[in-house]
Amino acid sequence: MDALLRLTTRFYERVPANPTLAPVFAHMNPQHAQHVAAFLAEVLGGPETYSADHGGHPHMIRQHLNRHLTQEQRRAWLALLLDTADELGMPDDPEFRSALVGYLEWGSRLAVLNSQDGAEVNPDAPMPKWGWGEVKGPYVP
Ligand code: HEM
Repeated sequence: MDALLRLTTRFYERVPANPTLAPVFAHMNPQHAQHVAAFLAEVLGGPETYSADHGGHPHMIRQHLNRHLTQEQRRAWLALLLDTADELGMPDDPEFRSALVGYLEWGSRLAVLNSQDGAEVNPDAPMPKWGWGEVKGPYVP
């Protein structure tokens, strides 16, 4: 959780200098970095705080409704997040990074889909759980 909070905090510090992302997050809730870190931690197998205290997956999906996010914004979001992970020297073992990229690629596409007209929220949607990379541990060739 601490590492993911460092990641999201630094990410949202960098957002205002990014011309594609700055307008998207111009009116962000001050707790946003904390909430996104809690969400990512739970998906990646950490504490289930987001489900317990912040409304779980349906609540997260609702935050994206009617925002009309674009693929350009999604790509900028993903690129800045991965760049920030490198900047902070987060673990770069293939297993962790493939799990991180895999979930972020999936989740950010879901965010775009759920931000378009007509998207509906399933109030019973479970929290997705992301495995630690397809190889499931250090890969020894
Ligand atoms: C894996 C992908 C994503 C995850 C896990 C995620 C997670 C979240 C969460 C947990 C919230 C609610 C924060 C809260 O409860 O206060 C949220 C809100 C939001 N998300 Fe996402 N998000 C993702 C992708 C994206 C993308 C790609 C964009 C735009 C490029 C985006 C834009 C926003 C915006 C604008 C809000 C509302 C911010 C606010 O007013 O506080 N999200 N997101």
